[in-house]
Formats: sequence, structure tokens, C-alpha cells
Amino acid sequence: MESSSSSSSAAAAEDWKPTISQEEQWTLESQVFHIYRLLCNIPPNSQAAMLELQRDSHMEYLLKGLRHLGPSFSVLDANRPWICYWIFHSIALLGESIDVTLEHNAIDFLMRCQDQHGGYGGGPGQMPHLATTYAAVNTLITLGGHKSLASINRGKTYLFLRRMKHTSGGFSMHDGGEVDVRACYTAISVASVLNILDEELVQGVGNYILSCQTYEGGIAGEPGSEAHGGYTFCGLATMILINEVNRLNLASLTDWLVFRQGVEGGFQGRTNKLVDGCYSFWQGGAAMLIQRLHAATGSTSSESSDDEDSMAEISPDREEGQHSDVDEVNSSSIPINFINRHTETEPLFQSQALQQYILLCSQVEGGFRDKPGKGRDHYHTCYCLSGLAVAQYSWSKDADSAPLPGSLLGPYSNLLEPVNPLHNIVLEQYNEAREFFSNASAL
Ligand SMILES: CC(C)=CCC/C(C)=C/CC/C(C)=C/COP(=O)(O)OP(=O)(O)O
Ligand SMILES: [Zn+2]
Repeated sequence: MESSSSSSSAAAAEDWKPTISQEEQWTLESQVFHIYRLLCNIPPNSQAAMLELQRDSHMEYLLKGLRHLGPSFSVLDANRPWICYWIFHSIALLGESIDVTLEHNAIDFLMRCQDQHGGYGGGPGQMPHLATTYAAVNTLITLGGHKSLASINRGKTYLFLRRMKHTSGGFSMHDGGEVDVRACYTAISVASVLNILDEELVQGVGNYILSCQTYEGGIAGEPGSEAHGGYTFCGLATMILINEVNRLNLASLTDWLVFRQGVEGGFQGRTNKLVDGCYSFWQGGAAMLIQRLHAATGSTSSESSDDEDSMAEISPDREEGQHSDVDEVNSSSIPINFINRHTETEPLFQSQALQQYILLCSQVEGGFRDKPGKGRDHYHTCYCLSGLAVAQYSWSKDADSAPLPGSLLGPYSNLLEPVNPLHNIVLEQYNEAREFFSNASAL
């Protein structure tokens, strides 16, 4: 028999139930929109307009952010290379260009952040740090052109990276700083893209990342911590860049990752936490990396894939001594071979649902946010747009081919530029930098 309290709570639940028309299908997508409509008091039948990427208002917000830094980027903030990266990368994803003066001001500012002994600080005269070094290098590559790329002192950057190398095999974020998976990723990403990656930098990194893969399958920031999307992206991308990805338990990593997408369509960073727009890239980008691991070894867009090879590529191989460790790392072809692979595999996540979460729940009038109720910021704008690009191209067989019909949610004007997910740099700018640095003189 039903108690009176349970019947009244059943009635309350009945009251709360969203009213959906008969014709409306109770799909994952309509659930997301319905929740959002309830939260934001949006009148019914306005979904189509809300699925549009508000390009103009995003550009306005991004340019306002640059103006706020001042002509010589002199605003007091210890994070200025990051602000530059978040804004310039967002503009590049939107396929927009910027005023030449602004571009030169940004390059000049980042040159002043470069330490005399290598690496970039959060502002001129500040201590060099791996996170701001990654942000500065990615920004300069995004700006592109000779002045920007040639402003990076590769020799000194290499010495800085060597100085950050830690006895554990990982890297410290700065002199005397914390050692974690973020540090490994930022160091290896910078070294790879600048074509200065060598055995000394790579030695021990794979063992360090392996020690951070948890019982859940995802990767934690440090040994013994909780698996998290941010660190899982960093650890996985690092392992690919050093050619040791098969040492990870990829089956359990994939399993953990695919369960991080919530019914809202967005991703959560870790088990039992709320979804957040920024994980659209950290988790979505990691899913894209795994999807590309399923491609046939060495195949390119013009070659066919081979299923057996592709499975061998991702099968876990955790036994010591069996991996082809550092000897192959001086081959700078690893990242480009990886990106140029032709994949026949479907995305590992619900791509339409992710696009819907980003456009309906994270997008605001100018910028993006974590979730409804939170404010916009440049970090979330950058990573929501990066995640949107990943989702839009998730059905594409080649990294740079146009999305298949139906895989793009909303109007065609929503389409962003494709990214290289290993570094989160727009593909065209990455290719320019790769060519520039492969022709650069040896250190
Ligand atoms: C390249 C680079 C520097 C990468 C950084 C990667 C990254 C985003 C790491 C996440 C850090 C972290 C533990 C956040 C948890 O915050 P929280 O507890 O507020 O959020 P949560 O509830 O969503 O876990
Ligand atoms: Zn976030």
C-alpha cells in the first residue's frame, strides 16, 4: 500500500514533469533543450534560433577582451599569455582575422614575456612557467607568420625544458614547482611543436604518466589522485606525442571516458560531478585522440585503412621492455602521421548532444560559460569553441575534411575551423608552424 507521503511526492513529481507535445520525441536532444528551457524560461518553439552560433557577439566579446589588455598588454595580470591564447585561439576557430597592429602588439608583448634563460612568464620579468610557455608558444603559432614564429628562441626554450625535467621522469611547472601530468603535457607539446623533442626530454615521461592512470581508467594529475578529464587529455596527448600510447590501458581509459558524457549532452570532469562546457574539449578532445588511434598505422587520407593494424595499434601493452621507448622519439613525424591518419571509426561520444549542450547551455550573448547560472569567461569561451570544433569534425574521416552532412548541428554558418587536437591549435596554423620549424636550424 502506498503511504500518503509517497503519494504526495509522486504528485509533486507529476507537477514538476515538463509538458512536451505529443509530436515531440523524447530523445536525448529534446531532454537537453527542455531542461534548458525550464531553467531559462525560454518560450517553446525557439530551439532553431538558439542553435545558431552567435559569431558576431562572440567576436565583440573577444575583441573587448583584447582591448582590456591595453595597447602594450600592460594590464596587471599574471596570466596574460593564457588570456592571449584563449582569445586568439577562439578568434582562429571562428576563422576570423584581426587587425595587424593588434597582432604585432601581441607578438611584442610575448617577446617581452620570454625569459633570458628560456621559457615564458605570466608577464614581462615574471618567472618562466611551463603553463605560460605553452600558452605563449600556442599563441605565437596561432598568430603565425615569420615575425611571430621566429620570435621563439628554440635553443633557450630547450634549455628551460631541460631545467624543468624532474628526477621522477616528469617535469616541474617552474623552478622548484609542482610535478604533475599538466607539466609533462605542456613541456612535451611545446618541444614537439618546436621540433626540439629529444630522448633526454622524453626519458621517464611514459613511466610517470602510467603511474597516474587510476583504477577507473582515466588519468589523474599526480600518482594516487583522482582521474580527471583535464589530466586525462594531457596524459593521453603526451603519450601519443612520445609514441608510448600503447603502454596505457586504453580499454579502461576509453570505458571511463565514454561514461563522462551526461544526459545533458555535456561532459563532466570526473565521476559524480556536474557537466561543464570546458570539458567539451578536455574529454571530447581525448575522445577524438582515441578515435584517431583506431586508424590504420601510417595510412593517409588517400590510403585505405586496415582494421587489424588499427586494433593492434590500440591494444594495451603494459609490459616493461615491450614498448618501443625513446629511440623513435627523435622522429618528428609522430604527430603529423597521427593527424594525417584516415579513420573509419565513429565518434566515441554523442556528437550532436555535445554540440547542443555547448550551443544551448554554455553559449551566452558574447562568450561561453560552464553551465546556466554561471558567468562567461575567456577560458570557457576557448574550450567550448574547441570542443564544438571537435564535435563538428568528429564524423570526418580525415582531420581536415569537411564534416559529413548531418554531423553539423545548426546552420552551416556554425562551422568552425578544424583543430589539431594534440596541441589544440587550428590545423592550418599548426601546419605552417610545422613547416617553419622543420626547416629551422638544428639546436
Ligand atoms: C594544458 C593545461 C594547463 C591543462 C589543464 C587541464 C585541466 C583543466 C585540469 C583540471 C584541473 C582540475 C583538477 C580541476 C577540477 O576543478 P573543479 O573541482 O573545480 O571541477 P570539477 O568539479 O569539474 O572536477
Ligand atoms: Zn569549466
